[in-house]
Amino acid sequence: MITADPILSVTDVSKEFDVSAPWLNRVLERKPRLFVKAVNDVSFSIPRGSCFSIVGESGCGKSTVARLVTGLYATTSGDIRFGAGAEGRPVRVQMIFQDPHSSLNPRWRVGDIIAEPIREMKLRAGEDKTQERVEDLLRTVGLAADDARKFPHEFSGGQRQRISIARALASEPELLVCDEPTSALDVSVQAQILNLMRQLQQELGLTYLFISHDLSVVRHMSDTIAVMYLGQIVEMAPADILFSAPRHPYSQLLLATIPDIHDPNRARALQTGEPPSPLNPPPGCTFNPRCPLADDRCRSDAPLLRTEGQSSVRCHAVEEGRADGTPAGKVL
Ligand SMILES: Nc1ncnc2c1ncn2[C@@H]1O[C@H](COP(=O)(O)OP(=O)(O)OP(=O)(O)O)[C@@H](O)[C@H]1O
Repeated sequence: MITADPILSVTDVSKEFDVSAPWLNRVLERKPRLFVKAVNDVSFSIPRGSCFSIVGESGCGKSTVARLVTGLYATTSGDIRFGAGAEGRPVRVQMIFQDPHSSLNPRWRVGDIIAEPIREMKLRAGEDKTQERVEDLLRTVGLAADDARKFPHEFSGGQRQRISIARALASEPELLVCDEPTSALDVSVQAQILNLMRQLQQELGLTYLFISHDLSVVRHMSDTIAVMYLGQIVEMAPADILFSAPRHPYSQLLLATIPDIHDPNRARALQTGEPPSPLNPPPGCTFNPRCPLADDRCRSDAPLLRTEGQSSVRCHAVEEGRADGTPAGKVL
């Protein structure tokens, strides 16, 4: 059940990485220090029990947001707060990664991989109870209790992702941060894992922060979708609204590049233009070099994220009423 109380509130969060050359080279070659603004003033909140997804091309800052939320990175500025109220309260957060092969210790039996957080957090009293819990978790993710004795290499990619999910669930999280959890899998296996994740969300009342470069993956998972471009959220809306009436030209481009089984050439024809480098973003709206609606204002002034009804959009053309009705096929 989705409740109004947010499990996570991210406010004006930015993250810069120092990508300067080593100090001595900089001095000798008179090079300035260089910073990449991977995440630029991002704000969103996730109601408990819902799925919030972030989509965008490689390099837009999605994974950095996931790592900031899980505490793997510290923010450069802004605030990340768990739970409701001014103080917030501890929320158990777990992360599921893209590649289950590298996130599971190959030398450990699956039972020990899943039992580790249970033992570490002393969530069950006694080894018998821990084993029982491991077997329950394996069954919960669609594997057999006997699988506890096997090693990760004895499983397929999809099964390994099920093991990662069981391991993540072992510490009884409330919020699961899923960074491209199905991107390494075949399309049919992808659908099975997404179905499992949806089912688990309902049964266990989980909240998801779901990261993907592929809008079609998040379509049936998400309550709300944020589209990111070069470190910023450019559109944020309930999933059904984003799919039926995307407003930002970049959201329209992403939607148009979802492969169409009736017209397989369409996606390829539209996939022109590369995102600019976050090391040297263009002035004005960062999407302007790829945008068919860009005018002089877009090339000089950065647009703000403006909220209207249930959606927020960062675009001068939308604000000025120049974007409405732009057919997705016209974008690049
Ligand atoms: N540890 C780091 N040090 C320096 N730059 C980084 C670091 N992590 C990310 N970046 C840079 O920050 C930007 C955003 O990267 P991020 O990995 O968050 O994007 P992404 O949308 O998740 O892409 P991908 O799907 O390829 O991981 C990129 O330009 C990337 O090169």
